[in-house]
Amino acid sequence: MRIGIIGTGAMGSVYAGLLADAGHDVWAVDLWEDHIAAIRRAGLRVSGASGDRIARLNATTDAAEAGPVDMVVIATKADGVEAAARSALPILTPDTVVVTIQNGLGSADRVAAIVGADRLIVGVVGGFGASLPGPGHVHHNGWEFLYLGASGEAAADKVAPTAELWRSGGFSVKEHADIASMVWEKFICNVTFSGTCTLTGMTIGEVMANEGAWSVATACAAEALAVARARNITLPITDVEPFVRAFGSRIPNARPSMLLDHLAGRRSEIDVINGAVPRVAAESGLAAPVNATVSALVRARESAFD
Ligand SMILES: NC(=O)C1=CN([C@@H]2O[C@H](COP(=O)(O)OP(=O)(O)OC[C@H]3O[C@@H](n4cnc5c(N)ncnc54)[C@H](OP(=O)(O)O)[C@@H]3O)[C@@H](O)[C@H]2O)C=CC1
Ligand SMILES: CC(C)(CO)C(=O)C(=O)O
Repeated sequence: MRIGIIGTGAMGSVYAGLLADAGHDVWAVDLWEDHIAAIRRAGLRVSGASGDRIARLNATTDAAEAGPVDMVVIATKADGVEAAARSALPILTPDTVVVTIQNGLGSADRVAAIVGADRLIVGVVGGFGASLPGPGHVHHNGWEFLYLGASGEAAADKVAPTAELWRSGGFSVKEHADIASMVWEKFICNVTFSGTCTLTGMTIGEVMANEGAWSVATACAAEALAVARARNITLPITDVEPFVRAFGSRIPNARPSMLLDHLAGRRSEIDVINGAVPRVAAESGLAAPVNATVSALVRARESAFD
């Protein structure tokens, strides 16, 4: 299959490298010129949980260069999805499936408005802990799951073939019929760890082992779960603490991408993760003071980045 990955940062590079290694004709598209030049020159090194390999693939800073593709994957951060979706328009055919994979709330709606809900599959990934040690090299600590679900009824028949395509790259894929449940299950995990790890500088395991940090993290999670319940979102969670502890226990050494952004002096996805909780809570007449405080503090640190 011909595949365009728009945003080949940490996660997009894992997708691009493993799908290319499975024999697909993959185009990596990113704004980071040194990374693209390195992939063109020497291939993309993917190291970590999936092994250590050099994948050979095409790379460009201009999506249009890829030509028509069967699948586009939008793998930017949340604030980049609209520009990425617009840049993909020239390479879409009537049959192209678009998969958008971001943490937090709201990205899928913004992508659907540009490419159309009838071709859009929403993805949620967990347990990867991916980062870029340098241009042309991605490392990932795990590759636990990729959930896929149709953004609208019309895309429902595209989920199974898209899942098969990802499985060919070795990804562990689960097809979901209820995307609200799928997105919120991961959202609650991010809300638990993203803000707390970022403010403390701790790994996921260190937050779980620290009484004070864990009390803040689980209070963030409890607020998000209360909002999900108020919105009648079905979740496989009875007790929030054991649920988020089980998630964190699988990747204790990981630093959430929000913390990695802070360490690199980049603005994070705080507005769509902890910052989204008070916003959606208010729609249901609820308050989320712990997430409001955590996100205010994260934003305060980010104000020094400009
Ligand atoms: N890293 C991880 O382990 C995990 C990440 N996630 C989620 O996955 C998503 C992606 O995260 P991650 O891979 O870490 O992010 P990165 O910041 O590492 O990668 C995003 C890349 O997209 C590029 N980009 C932005 N806009 C465009 C555009 N219009 N066209 C082409 N490229 C563009 C960025 O370039 P530039 O930097 O120049 O803007 C950057 O290289 C996020 O929502 C994150 O929360 C989920 C699970 C785990
Ligand atoms: C919580 C974690 C580490 C799990 O994949 C993640 O989603 C992130 O890095 O943003």
